[in-house]
Amino acid sequence: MLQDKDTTGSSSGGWAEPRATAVLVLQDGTVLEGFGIGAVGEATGEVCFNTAMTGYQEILTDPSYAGQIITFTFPHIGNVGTNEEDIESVNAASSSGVRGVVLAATITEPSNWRASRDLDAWLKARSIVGLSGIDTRALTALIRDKGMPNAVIAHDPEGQFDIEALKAKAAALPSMDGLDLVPLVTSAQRFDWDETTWTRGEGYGHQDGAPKHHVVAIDYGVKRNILRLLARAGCKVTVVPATASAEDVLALKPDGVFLSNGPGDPAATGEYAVPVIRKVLDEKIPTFGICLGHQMLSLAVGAKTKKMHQGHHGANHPVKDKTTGKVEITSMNHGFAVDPETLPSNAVETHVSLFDGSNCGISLTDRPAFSVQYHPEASPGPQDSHYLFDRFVQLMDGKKAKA
Ligand SMILES: NC(=O)CC[C@H](N)C(=O)O
Repeated sequence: MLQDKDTTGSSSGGWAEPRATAVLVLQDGTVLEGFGIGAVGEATGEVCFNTAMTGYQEILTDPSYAGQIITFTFPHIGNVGTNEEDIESVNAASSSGVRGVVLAATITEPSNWRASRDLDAWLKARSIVGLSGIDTRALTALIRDKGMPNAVIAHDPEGQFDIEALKAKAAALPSMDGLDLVPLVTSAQRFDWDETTWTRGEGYGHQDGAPKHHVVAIDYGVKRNILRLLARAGCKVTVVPATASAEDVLALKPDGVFLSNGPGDPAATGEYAVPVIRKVLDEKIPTFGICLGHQMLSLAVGAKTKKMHQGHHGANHPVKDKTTGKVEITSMNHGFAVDPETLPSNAVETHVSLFDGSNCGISLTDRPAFSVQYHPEASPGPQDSHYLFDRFVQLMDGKKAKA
């Protein structure tokens, strides 16, 4: 059912049923009709719901969402427009992150001093197909009942849809289970990063003074704010593509290796990433992983990952650090999880989700390596530092002190 007023310019006095200009067709044949926003055309992906109330631009530019369509549970998305700065992907290829977006309310005029473009035009420029005006609460409830469905989202200003063909297309899409999507978003070339965090009136800063440690960040779909926090913590950062070999990484003589977040099934990406990570671990190089990086560090020590029913996507996920007993409200975006039952004896579970008890972090006992499932660089709280980045620096300090 359409839930908004007639915006189609119908001359029938406004009483006619407004024509749908976008549809979301799920793999089970469910058809949701709404108003088209963003790019015109069709996109396919797995539908997940995100519960964050702010940060939609960062979410929509997170390369970890490649191959997915996001439905926001917060109804008013777009009110503060978009700007040129709050983009998380590091390269143009990463604009092919999220494929589609589903909103409850119509996008309003942007109201924010930093806004340079309204969300609708911005979505169009980034080729993201969108739909607004549906009951996103019902869609979220459906995902909670049945798991994340594959779907086709289609936007046509003329409202011409071949629903049967879209149903067939949605039903034929491959499951996210087994998909390696990192090649869609990783950087093609190595590059250096020295941008630090944002301050009002000054924007993003740049590293000043000699960096203390050299970190090689393997880019499976890295987010800018992770790189900024590494730079701010005093690291010279070299970002390498996901296809870099262990020799490429070791030739850079890193004091530490960072394993980034990224899209798709970790087990599929692990096929080429795991051998590289194992060699880095053999060299006893301090290693820190976030999200997909956490899953791949776990795979590298022999643990297994599994697909989740609905995943965790939002900014209010409580996570307990078992080493300190402290609970942190975190930002998350994952549809796979490490099975803690499969962790070997040299991997200790350090963090757990207080929503469902799922694994959210490990630390190795025989190597200077640890990782977390959540996004510390995007979690509520001070945006320019996080204790896990300090922990990584301490590991690198310790390694140097021993040498
Ligand atoms: N944010 C991420 O790195 C996501 C990791 C992985 N693609 C998952 O869905 O679980």
